[in-house]
Amino acid sequence: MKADIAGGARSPLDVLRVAYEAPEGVEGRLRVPEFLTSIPAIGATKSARIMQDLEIATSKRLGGLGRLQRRRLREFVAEWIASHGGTGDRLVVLAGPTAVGKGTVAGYIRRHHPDVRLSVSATTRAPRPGEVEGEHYFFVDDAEFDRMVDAGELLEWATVHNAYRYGTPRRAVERAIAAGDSVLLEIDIQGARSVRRAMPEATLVFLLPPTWDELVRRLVGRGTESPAEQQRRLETAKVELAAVDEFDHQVVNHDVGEAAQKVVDLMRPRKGRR
Ligand SMILES: Nc1ncnc2c1ncn2[C@@H]1O[C@H](COP(=O)(O)OP(=O)(O)OP(=O)(O)O)[C@@H](O)[C@H]1O
Ligand SMILES: Nc1nc2c(ncn2[C@@H]2O[C@H](COP(=O)(O)O)[C@@H](O)[C@H]2O)c(=O)[nH]1
Repeated sequence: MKADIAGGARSPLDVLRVAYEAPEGVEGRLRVPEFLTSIPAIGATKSARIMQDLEIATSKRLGGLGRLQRRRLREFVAEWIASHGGTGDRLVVLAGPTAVGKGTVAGYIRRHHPDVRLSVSATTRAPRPGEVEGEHYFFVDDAEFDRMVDAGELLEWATVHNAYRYGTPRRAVERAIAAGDSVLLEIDIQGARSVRRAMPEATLVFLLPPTWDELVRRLVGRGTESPAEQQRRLETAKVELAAVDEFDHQVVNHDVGEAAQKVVDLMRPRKGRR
């Protein structure tokens, strides 16, 4: 969870200034990783990478940094704020293994947080009963999907579960961000990696099951896959769970409402509406 240090009322640069002026004060005693992860869109993974780049040990406190380290950290933070323009917490990717509850959590957010825009993906799979064109997916055939890929209309796309292709329409995401809205992408792990490459400022959230057995129970209990397909997905899930450290934040899906709230908390409020 983000500490209310830099992401709250005070800017990260203010926190640094106070810490450097008063090394014995609250800010000065703050460890650098805690400070970095308090900045919206910087999670534990990004923080570790940044500290490595800045050559600062993880045990260091803000007040205990040497002169050069202070300057490097300050310059980094100033650049981060300038270059990310605050979009990182407005583009949030929710990914995780099969049946962990991504769709359920995203659906909860759709119903309870109308200020968050959910990206509507294109897919080559057929609609399931109750699914609405343009609301759950844009259902397209292979030729149309090929056209979208060739025309560069997709921010990312992937063949999911070795079956159908799914992709995120680029324009809707870019427009929403430009309009100051928060956008949530509920996509698979390959897609999350592609978004990271295309938009490194995006915030990546990994949804975890409470336990492996619970994941199996959810997949089997959902009853939408054959036993053979369930087995195949569980093999993939083992590999996917190992990707958790690539993500900025991890949210355990014990309870749908609580997990949804944690995801929404990572997103910047839409102008004046939350
Ligand atoms: N917190 C929860 N507690 C109990 N059951 C849950 C919870 N979240 C989701 N489920 C159930 O787990 C099953 C899988 O959820 P869901 O279909 O949302 O997963 P998913 O991650 O979108 O899966 P996939 O990637 O395979 O499409 C569903 O039956 C859903 O009702
Ligand atoms: N890489 C992408 N993955 C996506 C996208 N939209 C959905 N998905 C993922 O596909 C699976 C299966 O979804 P389902 O609705 O057929 O059950 C699930 O893991 C989604 O997260 C996308 O645009 N890109």
